[in-house]
Amino acid sequence: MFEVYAPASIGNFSVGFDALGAALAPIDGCLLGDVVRIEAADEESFVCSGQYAAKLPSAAQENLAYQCLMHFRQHVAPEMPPVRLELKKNLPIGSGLGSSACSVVATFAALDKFANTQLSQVQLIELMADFEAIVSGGRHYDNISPCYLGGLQLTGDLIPNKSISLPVNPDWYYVVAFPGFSLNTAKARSVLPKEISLHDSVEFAQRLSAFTSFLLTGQYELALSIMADHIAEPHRAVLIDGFAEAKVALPELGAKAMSISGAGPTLFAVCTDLVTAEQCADWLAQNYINDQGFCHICQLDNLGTRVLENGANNVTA
Ligand SMILES: Nc1ncnc2c1ncn2[C@@H]1O[C@H](COP(=O)(O)OP(=O)(O)O)[C@@H](O)[C@H]1O
Ligand SMILES: N[C@@H](CCOP(=O)(O)O)C(=O)O
Repeated sequence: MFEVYAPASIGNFSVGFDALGAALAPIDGCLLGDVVRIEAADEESFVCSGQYAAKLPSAAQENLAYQCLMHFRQHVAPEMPPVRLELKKNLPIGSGLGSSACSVVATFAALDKFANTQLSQVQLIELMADFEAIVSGGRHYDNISPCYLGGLQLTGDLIPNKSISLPVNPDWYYVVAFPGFSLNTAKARSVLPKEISLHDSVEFAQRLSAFTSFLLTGQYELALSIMADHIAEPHRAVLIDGFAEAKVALPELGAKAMSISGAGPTLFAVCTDLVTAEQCADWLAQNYINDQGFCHICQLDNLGTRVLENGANNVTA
């Protein structure tokens, strides 16, 4: 028996719609993500437990983790002995924290290890993206890749091995606040324009390439100074109660950048010192989240998906 943990992630990371994502590690040491427990069994079975299990369809067939198990058994490792697979659903659904990616990544990583299939990075990421695409209304890797590999990942089909790891200033903090209500990713994708103008395409390319160049050359302040999302944020902001107020308040408190995490409704702020991060977290706790919500001050999770050595007792949202 072993357990695999997959971390929450910030899709888009403001400047990289569908192409840039970051894995999250709360600085208080808790684990923010899904866990898959797998063991050999006499008969195959699937269990979904955890804080958010009840928010998922009760039929196993509608659970992404079960669908991944069925696919793996039929198409990847037909000889694998029966397993008991348990998804501990610790991330809220429709949160903008890469919840569906988390379940898919943890499940395929656990199955690959259990069956010793040794799929390559590209094979695994493609397989994971296939299943993320089933529910999110589009094929994108910006949750899958950071969730699997950790860190900040520039990711997509054009990129060899699907992903390039980018450096960030280790002193940056990411404040993430899930307000306690959900926003379906497919719905939040449906409000986006199907085409963007030549001007906007050029500006998007410039911003993302400059941002990555600044990171790669250690010019972190310049990277932060151009962190903005003119592609998705303007269209999604109206779907998120409290976004407009946070967009004004967090920069006033000293956040260097602020945007929607993934498709929302989680918001994130980038801060360059802990005191400012704490002030932003306090503001979000008082003004943005309800009693179902939560707020974490994070840094990057550079480990990505991994086997848990000592159980998963400290997993929390
Ligand atoms: N294990 C799973 N984890 C998350 N979502 C799942 C899972 N299995 C099925 N789903 C369904 O996939 C959809 C995920 O919604 P989405 O808005 O894409 O979530 P997120 O943005 O948090 O990944 C929901 O309709 C949910 O019921
Ligand atoms: N690039 C995607 C990211 C969706 O992230 P999620 O956490 O909301 O699933 C998008 O912006 O649609």
